[in-house]
Amino acid sequence: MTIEELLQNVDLVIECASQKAVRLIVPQALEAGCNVMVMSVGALADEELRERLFTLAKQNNCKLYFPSGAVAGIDGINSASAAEISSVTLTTRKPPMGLAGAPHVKALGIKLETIEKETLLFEGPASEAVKAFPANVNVAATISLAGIGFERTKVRVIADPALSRNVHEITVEGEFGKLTTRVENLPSPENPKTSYLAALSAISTLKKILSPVQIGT
Ligand SMILES: NC(=O)C1=CN([C@@H]2O[C@H](COP(=O)(O)OP(=O)(O)OC[C@H]3O[C@@H](n4cnc5c(N)ncnc54)[C@H](O)[C@@H]3O)[C@@H](O)[C@H]2O)C=CC1
Ligand SMILES: O=C([O-])CC(=O)C(=O)O
Repeated sequence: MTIEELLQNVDLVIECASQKAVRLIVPQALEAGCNVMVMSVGALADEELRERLFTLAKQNNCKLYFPSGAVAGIDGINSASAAEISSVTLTTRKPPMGLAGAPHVKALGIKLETIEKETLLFEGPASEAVKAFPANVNVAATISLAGIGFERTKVRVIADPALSRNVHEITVEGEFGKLTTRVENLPSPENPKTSYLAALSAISTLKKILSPVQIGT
């Protein structure tokens, strides 16, 4: 089938390809009346695209789903955002080769294979982090959407050769108090850049969509 034909025959489109694919497919899917689950959430750092997708979803009465992906704590951030949140920080640690191919690594000529100790590669707002590491910190975009946006959400990316897991730590402070989560993710069997939990979160979101019982925010 062509994409156009496909979109006439499905209820839900699951994007699990790339940020580029989000721009290409998601507007078209929403215009065709499909609900859409987005995994390459980093694409939504682009304000114009974000507004367009949210407007299209509303106009076409569709749902846009952003699973928690490779992190824990989106439920808490959702709840916290019903009141004032003062700060959100994500610290991502990965084995150096899990960051291979990232535009930031290429632009700075960072030699990942020679990193011998924990090294801070990036510190800045989520808006820049998702462009610098499009295949590594989509979670920063999900956190931004749930919390205080792409400019106020701070991100640190650390390469650590002592690690065999992808580690994401989130700290949130606000009127509710303080929240800290830390996940030590095993990489996906087929792709070390991606944590297994991210794939599981897509499955869990599918189950949540279908279930009459909704648990967690
Ligand atoms: N939200 C989150 O927490 C997480 C998001 N991700 C993101 O989810 C996406 C999928 O992750 P993986 O399965 O590990 O990636 P992957 O690289 O293993 O697989 C992506 C597949 O999509 C295909 N693809 C890419 N662009 C395409 C296009 N325009 N049209 C058709 N096919 C296309 C590729 O050829 C590849 O087969 C990635 O963008 C990744 O960065 C990954 C982990 C966590
Ligand atoms: O899977 C992970 O650990 C996180 C990831 O790649 C992403 O957010 O893009």
